[in-house]
Amino acid sequence: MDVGTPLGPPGVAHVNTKAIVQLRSVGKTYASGDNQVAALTNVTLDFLPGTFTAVMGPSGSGKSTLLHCAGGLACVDTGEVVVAGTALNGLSENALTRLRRERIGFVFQSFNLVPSLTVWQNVELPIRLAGRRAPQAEVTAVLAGLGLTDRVRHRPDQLSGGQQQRVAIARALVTRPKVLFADEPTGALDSRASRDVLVLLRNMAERSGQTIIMVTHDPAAAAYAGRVVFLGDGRVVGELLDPTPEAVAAHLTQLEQAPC
Ligand SMILES: Nc1ncnc2c1ncn2[C@@H]1O[C@H](COP(=O)(O)OP(=O)(O)OP(=O)(O)O)[C@@H](O)[C@H]1O
Repeated sequence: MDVGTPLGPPGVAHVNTKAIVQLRSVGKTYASGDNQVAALTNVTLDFLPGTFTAVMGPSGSGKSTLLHCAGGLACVDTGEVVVAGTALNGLSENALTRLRRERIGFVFQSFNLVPSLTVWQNVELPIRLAGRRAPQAEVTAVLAGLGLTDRVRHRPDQLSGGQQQRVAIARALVTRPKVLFADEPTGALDSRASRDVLVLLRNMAERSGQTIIMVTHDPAAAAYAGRVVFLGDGRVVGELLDPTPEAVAAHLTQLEQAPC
């Protein structure tokens, strides 16, 4: 069985200045009643342009927090996040919003489409929200790339789950972001629609040089990525390159059985 290529000792990530997303010694703590929950502790990771990375780990291990901190949706308490050469620490809310709008795309498990708008209108929405007129050719191209040309006048409730997720991806891509963050993008899809979305994400990284960072619980989904980063208790506890579903599942099982 091919168990993938393990990288270095757990928790030790090397520094790469070409990275499009960099996390340096990131820590994030939440207040929970009288207690503090350390959601991320000393996380150092690099994500290179044109790579597709899956983030995995047991429930509560900090996956969504990592995505939110790396995507500027949440502030870190300690350490630093740099996206496309811009350090997020200390950016004003306006500058952060602009950076998210221009450099970053987000896709979530719940597609978050606007039900009253057509496919076309949903996809052009981020450009309109930025106060610009959506270039017709741009919207046409991104919809064609996602196989949605014959659905442009449909509303979300007239589409399958897989089609709705493709619209959400088209909407995230229309601004040509450097990085796409996807939180469980296939969580609500059946296996065939999941495969279509995952192949699409992989192709986007390989052919368009987009950087994709995806949280998933599913070893089969993670195996579409070129690299899997494992979190445990808010720390990086391992990585695999060229993962197979079996290698990912074995790694996860190990993590879940690890003594505390
Ligand atoms: N807003 C919040 N307030 C308090 N604690 C939080 C908050 N968000 C997350 N946490 C806690 O931080 C830790 C990490 O949560 P996070 O959602 O990042 O984990 P996860 O790995 O994405 O979990 P899951 O796989 O269940 O979605 C958990 O202990 C969680 O309870």
